[in-house]
Amino acid sequence: MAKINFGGVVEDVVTREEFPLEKARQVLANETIAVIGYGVQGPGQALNMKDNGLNVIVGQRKGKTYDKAVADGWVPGQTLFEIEEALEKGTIICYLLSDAAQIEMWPTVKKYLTAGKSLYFSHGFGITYKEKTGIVPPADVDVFLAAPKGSGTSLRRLFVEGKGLNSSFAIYQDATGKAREKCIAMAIGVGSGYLFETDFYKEVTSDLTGERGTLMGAIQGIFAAQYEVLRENGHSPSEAFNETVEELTQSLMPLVAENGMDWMYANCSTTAQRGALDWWRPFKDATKPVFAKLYDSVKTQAEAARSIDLNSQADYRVKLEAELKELRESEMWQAGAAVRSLRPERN
Ligand SMILES: NC(=O)C1=CN([C@@H]2O[C@H](COP(=O)(O)OP(=O)(O)OC[C@H]3O[C@@H](n4cnc5c(N)ncnc54)[C@H](O)[C@@H]3O)[C@@H](O)[C@H]2O)C=CC1
Ligand SMILES: CC(=O)[C@](C)(O)C(=O)O
Ligand SMILES: [Mg+2]
Ligand SMILES: [Mg+2]
Repeated sequence: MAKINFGGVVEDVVTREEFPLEKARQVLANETIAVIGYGVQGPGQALNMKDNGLNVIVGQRKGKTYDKAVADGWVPGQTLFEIEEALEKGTIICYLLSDAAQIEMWPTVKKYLTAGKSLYFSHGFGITYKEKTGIVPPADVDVFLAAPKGSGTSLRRLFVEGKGLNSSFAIYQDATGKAREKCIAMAIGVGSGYLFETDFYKEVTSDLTGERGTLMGAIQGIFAAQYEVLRENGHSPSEAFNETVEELTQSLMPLVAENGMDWMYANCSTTAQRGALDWWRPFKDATKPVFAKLYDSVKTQAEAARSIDLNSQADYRVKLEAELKELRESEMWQAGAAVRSLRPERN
């Protein structure tokens, strides 16, 4: 474990230096890794593990997603199976169905979790909220998670570019005495850059907060707020969109990713630096109460309950798509589509 100073707090981090891919291959050499679910994380993790030389099969119910797996090169009857056949063959079961679907499928999955097998998650949801999900693994299996801190789509794209996302990892149950090394090996195998340790509760509560907050929900909220104020004051859609989203994603956020917020500021005008340094605190003061309310809703399990209730409904995808369509068809994101079409690389 490398000791890394995170702003004055020293944390243990697993890097690929002390746990190289070859070691992961050795640890997993006798495993059949069954990726159950080929939605977003499934493809990214399964393809990366296959390219990393691990023995991977996919379990996916028939339909559009199954067809996608075939198109990705998984071979029916050889590396692609219906879910129960994959569960039978797998020695490490990667439970990558949607969190709501994991509840419905659990009685089936549990039947195939025989002694010594491993149950792998990429989210602490199912285990942490076991009173709601019913997901209680048998005592004689290993249970652990590796949670890529990003979309499965990015996990695969970065892997193909020779890069990787960071992942958290956690051990919930170690029946064999080898859960930790298998978990870390899996995290390296799916394409993680470095690993930070957590537990199932902290993973799910931080993740539910992040996706409702700065990673997805709050971002849309502040984009919409600024866009509307600019439009209400007579700015054109293109000017409002460029000043709210396009400049951030194309110019400034990549600078933050490269070398931090102060460096991005320093690469802007002194006029902008003065203003940003004057205004970030009022925005923090205005939004911190909302983040506190969000975290409370996560902590009281209200967010988990809402997610389970709504995403367990038969038409959950139809309803999600209807709300995504509303976003897509909003003036701001319609203006965005036009701006994206004008990007120089598109010509
Ligand atoms: N989407 C992402 O990039 C990330 C997801 N995760 C976690 O990874 C796990 C998988 O997430 P996603 O790939 O987003 O899942 P998803 O929502 O894309 O669903 C995965 C698969 O579940 C299948 N499925 C849905 N309902 C089913 C049912 N009733 N019976 C059988 N199969 C069903 C679908 O066919 C789909 O292929 C979840 O625990 C999630 O929290 C973690 C990090 C990022
Ligand atoms: C991509 C990711 O990490 C999320 C936002 O937590 C998720 O997709 O659940
Ligand atoms: Mg996440
Ligand atoms: Mg999440």
